[in-house]
Amino acid sequence: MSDEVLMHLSSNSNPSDSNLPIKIAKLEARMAGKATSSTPVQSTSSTWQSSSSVKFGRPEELSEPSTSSDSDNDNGEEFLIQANTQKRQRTQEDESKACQLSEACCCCFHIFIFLMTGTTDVKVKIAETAEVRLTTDGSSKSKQGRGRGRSGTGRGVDQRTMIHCVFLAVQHLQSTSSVEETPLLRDKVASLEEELNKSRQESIRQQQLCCQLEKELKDLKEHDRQMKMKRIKVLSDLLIAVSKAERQEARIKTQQESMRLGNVGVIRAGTIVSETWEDGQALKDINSHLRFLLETKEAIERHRKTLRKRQSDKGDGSDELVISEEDFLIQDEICKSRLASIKREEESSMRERDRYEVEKGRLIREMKRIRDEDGSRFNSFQILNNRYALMNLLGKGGFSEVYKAFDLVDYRYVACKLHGLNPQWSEEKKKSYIRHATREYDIHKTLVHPHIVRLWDIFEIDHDTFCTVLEYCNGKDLDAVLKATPILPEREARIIIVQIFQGLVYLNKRPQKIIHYDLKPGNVLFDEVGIAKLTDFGLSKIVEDDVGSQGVELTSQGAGTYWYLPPECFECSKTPLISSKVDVWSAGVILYQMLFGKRPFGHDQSQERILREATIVNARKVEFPSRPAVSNEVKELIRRCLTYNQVERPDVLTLAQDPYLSYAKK
Ligand SMILES: Nc1ncnc2c1ncn2[C@@H]1O[C@H](COP(=O)(O)OP(=O)(O)OP(=O)(O)O)[C@@H](O)[C@H]1O
Repeated sequence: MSDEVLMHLSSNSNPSDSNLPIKIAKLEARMAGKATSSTPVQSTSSTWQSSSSVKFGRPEELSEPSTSSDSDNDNGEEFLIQANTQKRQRTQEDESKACQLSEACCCCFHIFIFLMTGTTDVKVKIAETAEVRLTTDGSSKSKQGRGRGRSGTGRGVDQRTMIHCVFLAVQHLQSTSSVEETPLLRDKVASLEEELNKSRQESIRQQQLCCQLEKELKDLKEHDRQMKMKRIKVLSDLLIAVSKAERQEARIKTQQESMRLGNVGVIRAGTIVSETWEDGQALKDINSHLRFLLETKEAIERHRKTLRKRQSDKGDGSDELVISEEDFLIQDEICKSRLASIKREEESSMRERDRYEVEKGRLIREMKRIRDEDGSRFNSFQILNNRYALMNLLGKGGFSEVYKAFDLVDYRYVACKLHGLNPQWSEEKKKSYIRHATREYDIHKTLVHPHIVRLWDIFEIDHDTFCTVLEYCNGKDLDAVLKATPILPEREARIIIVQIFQGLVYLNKRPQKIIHYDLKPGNVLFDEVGIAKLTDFGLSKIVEDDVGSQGVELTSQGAGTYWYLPPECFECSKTPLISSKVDVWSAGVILYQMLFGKRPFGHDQSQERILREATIVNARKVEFPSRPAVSNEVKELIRRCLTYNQVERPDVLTLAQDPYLSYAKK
């Protein structure tokens, strides 16, 4: 089939051809015996358009076209119109068929070219041809579509049209392929088949390779898993060995220390058994030496008295033991010198005894720790959550045990805080505890700052126990530091309070400010290089934005450690409103304690007595001891922190501006 033919068919079949009505009109006129020249195109068109409203005669009359040429005859005209209309319908049907055929041919041609050349724009043409057909013949397709209950202009028609075109094209190809085309096509098919075979083989090869790789991957994963298990085993064995050695060393040391410093003894009084402390040899020795010095001192004082008496009696001559003035002076000087020497010895022994007392305190804490460790259900080096290898107990709090542990995933030491719910507790109490701990976790997990202990993880161990995983702080806590050395040099105290305030500033610059509420030396930890970090957010309060400067309601009144809490926390008449100024007061107490070795208010009082005697409620003014001498700047800072009236006391951000807390060069 030539292009020309196709073009011809295509152009003839185009229903949008504007000359078509004229051609039809001419044809109709000729058939009706009318001169084409005398019939305006427009009038023919309007007659055709109004044909539906025309009254028709009998059907047999309709089939008999009139031969009359009289254009003025109405009946004849009616028949003429009917005949023309029927003809036009037939012509339209013919045109439509021609159109379809033309499109099919067009499609066939494009598909044929595509098959022969593989040119993609021809493929596009096929699609376009189908598309044109769809749009030009849209109404009839639409009707067909509706007849089948589907949208006539949808994709389905498009595809159906395409398939139809391809079908026609193939039919056409089958019918029109010339003898010369067949070998060409056969070659093409053969080469395509060859390619297909090759592709199939390649696909099989790739599949085999894929299987092989999958197997290798599986083996590698298994190997990796085994290696990981081995690594964990080796690592945990090592950790256990180290922990065991540390435990043994700690127990041996404690035994030796307790010989020197003392031990816990048991006293029975009837059926009541109580524990008491018995000093060790070193303390006994130092105490007896101090007693000896005291006795010596008293003896010397007695001797001096006698000398004075003998010297004063010399006038009456009654006593033979009267001494001369010079002898008296010499003897007295000997006594004074001896007393001074005893005093020095006494002071040194007292210092030594204080040191022993500190060591004794440490020993008692260590003994308690060992006892807690021995009694703990987590003391057998368990691996928690397949990740945290427990080592030794660091300490025990009110409701928790803190273990040093090793994180087998991130390869670092951590502190695992095991929160145990007492099985005897009521469900209500358990719920309250979990709520409290969850709150602490929710607050703490968002805090990322060098002066705040990080909270890494939380997980449940069993129904009554869960664990929080904290950054491990290798150093002591400030409480232990102050027990070992109750007074710190001002320089050391300053750098600690600066770090505490840096942590507090961070808590107060967040979108949701946080009041720590439980700042005390035990909640300031040190890492191995001595960086101070705040911990324990169990009593913390979140300050919502809308509370403004008034503060938040203190709903947990009674909690906390009273030495470190400001007067507003003891307000009884109404629910106190608190703010970050609570932490400012606590920081002031800590700073005072570091400098003077005691707390400014109620140092020797128990918690219960502080409450009963309203010690803090009456803590209106802070007094400074004369020794050790400290700078006026630090005294002023403490005064500001311990401002009695909450309204007048500066908040964290204001106080952090104090020049004493800045190391920037002026
Ligand atoms: N992140 C940590 N790194 C190292 N030691 C820690 C860490 N957290 C706590 N400890 C130590 O574990 C011990 C117990 O801590 P915990 O917070 O349970 O006790 P507490 O604060 O004395 O008690 P409570 O929480 O009931 O007030 C303390 O000696 C503390 O120094």
